[in-house]
Amino acid sequence: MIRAEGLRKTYGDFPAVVGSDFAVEGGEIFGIVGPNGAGKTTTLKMLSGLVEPTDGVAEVAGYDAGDPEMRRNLGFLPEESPLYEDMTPRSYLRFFADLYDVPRAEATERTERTLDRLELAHRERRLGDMSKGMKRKVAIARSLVNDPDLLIYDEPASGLDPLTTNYVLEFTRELADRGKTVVFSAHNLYHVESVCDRIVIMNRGEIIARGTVPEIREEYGETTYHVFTTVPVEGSEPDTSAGSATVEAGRHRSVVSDMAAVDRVRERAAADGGEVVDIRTREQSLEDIFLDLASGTTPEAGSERGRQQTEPSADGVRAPSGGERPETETVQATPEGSRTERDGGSER
Ligand SMILES: Nc1ncnc2c1ncn2[C@@H]1O[C@H](COP(=O)(O)OP(=O)(O)OP(=O)(O)O)[C@@H](O)[C@H]1O
Repeated sequence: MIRAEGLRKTYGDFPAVVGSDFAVEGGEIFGIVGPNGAGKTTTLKMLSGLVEPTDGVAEVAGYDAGDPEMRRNLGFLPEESPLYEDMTPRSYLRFFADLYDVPRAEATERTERTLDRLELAHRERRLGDMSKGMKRKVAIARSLVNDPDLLIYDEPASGLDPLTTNYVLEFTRELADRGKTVVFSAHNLYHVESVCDRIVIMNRGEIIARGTVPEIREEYGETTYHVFTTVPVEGSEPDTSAGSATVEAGRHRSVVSDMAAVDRVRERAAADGGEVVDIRTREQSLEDIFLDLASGTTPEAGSERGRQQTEPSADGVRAPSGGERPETETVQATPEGSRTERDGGSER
């Protein structure tokens, strides 16, 4: 559906997008993620034909981005969507349907159906008197008046409360399920993770990672094993959660990067008369991977050449990191057996 090759935009001397290559398949939800100023909006505008690329190719459904034929089949949602404050949702959407020459009956039917799906109440209220969430829903409905195959949404959930955000994201998923192609930008990785089929992460105008969320996790994320022992072993530190209602006091934690190192911790603990009482697998959250990539701490991030593990000591034991980071999955392997838990981000 979309092909971007060597897509580049400079404003004066400033390189906003330095040469992007990606493709988006029909029916896919494709996320462009990055910090402020990464080049997301510029990329979306180039795909929509609103900004002329300095160089490279932006092709949509076989047309050059910006070709009138392509624009007829596009719904664009800008990051800020000022609406005509004195209009009502109905009159506003009818106005845009007329601009697209959608027959009146068809426009009314489509508009009402979309507003039903978006659960927009107060359809005769002045837009100027509506909440931000309601206005965003109307803007989304506007992007659909011409029933386009391609939707390009710039930060669709920006500034919305969690409930409305979920609503908008679910709606986006629904659109893709109905065969539409959706490209959207976001800051919040949780949104991207829950909705997108594939993502690219941009920083300073450059794509620094790409793939499905599991692929990005696999390539750039780091898995560590937290081994809890009854005696200290070299490199371990007292378990700060020990002594709580659920965790016995006096435990020590070693953080290692592979199972061989786990075995070494086990052997050392046994040599000192102790034992391993708990092992937890911790995967970096997408948010952390993103922060590492964006801040350049993930080696070779800028060139998409993959990651390099934080260097463990010779025996694979690392000092536990000071701050606990949220994680996505915890596998507990106690001496009695093992179990896998989804814990939504905190250690148990
Ligand atoms: N019309 C313009 N003239 C000059 N510089 C611009 C223009 N539009 C964008 N830029 C610059 O290009 C860079 C990328 O901007 P862009 O809006 O694409 O980033 P973004 O990732 O969408 O950021 P945000 O998340 O803050 O919306 C920024 O440094 C921005 O200041």
